[in-house]
Amino acid sequence: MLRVNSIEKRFDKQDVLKKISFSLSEGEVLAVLGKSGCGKTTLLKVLAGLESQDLGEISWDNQPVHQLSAAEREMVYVFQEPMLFPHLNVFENIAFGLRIRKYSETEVQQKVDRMIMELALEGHERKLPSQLSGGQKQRVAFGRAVVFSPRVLLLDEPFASLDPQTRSTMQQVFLKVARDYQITALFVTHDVKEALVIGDQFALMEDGQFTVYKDKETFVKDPVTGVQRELLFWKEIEHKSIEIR
Ligand SMILES: Nc1ncnc2c1ncn2[C@@H]1O[C@H](COP(=O)(O)OP(=O)(O)OP(=O)(O)O)[C@@H](O)[C@H]1O
Repeated sequence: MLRVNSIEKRFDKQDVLKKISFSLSEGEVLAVLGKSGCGKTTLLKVLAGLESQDLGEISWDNQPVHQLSAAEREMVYVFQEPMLFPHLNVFENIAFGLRIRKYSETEVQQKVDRMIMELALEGHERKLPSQLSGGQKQRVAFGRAVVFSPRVLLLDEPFASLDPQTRSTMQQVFLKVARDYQITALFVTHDVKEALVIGDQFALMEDGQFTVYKDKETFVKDPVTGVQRELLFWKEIEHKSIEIR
């Protein structure tokens, strides 16, 4: 289990993370809804070990991890824009984390082949990133992060730059892989519908503060999240388009 206890972070005179606490069980996905500038990226970077907190503790299965380096923590940050090695093909990009961890060639083949199948990337194994579409690149970035079974995946609006249809396909791909690989993840998004589709647990981040909801219903009904308002808006649009037809 991931436990985050009273994390605080200040840049200059700005309190960006204000006593953030939550826990996340193995195999669960916590969807974090937050507007631009609320501190989402800073939180993910602190968890990944790419940025240090000023105060607070992070532990995994009751062992503190906040003093470990990013590599030792095994909490992997997936960027909004897929960051692939341009000179490596799809297979080798996905294999990268396995090779640096010295997995045998047989294991690399098995694990990468399975991941390529899960992500429906068969036939693209030998392509370079420059030869892929945006959605395919994001699949490769995602596969590379998941293939060596990190403790926690930290996803920073991973589908924000995709068109709506590709985004919706990627959400389904994520759900399937999350189930098959028992992924534990923090999934940050500013998209209400995406949060509802992706999450097992739900949180709202606002101005450096973090609220975890006890269930989906409470998250939807809290006027502060704006979820119900947005869902009503979409329902009205749907009715109007039916009337027009
Ligand atoms: N290295 C830094 N130095 C100074 N201020 C920073 C630094 N990184 C972030 N901030 C500030 O902290 C606040 C939160 O930034 P952060 O990138 O975490 O926001 P965010 O919620 O991820 O926003 P977005 O969705 O727009 O990326 C912002 O006001 C930003 O200016």
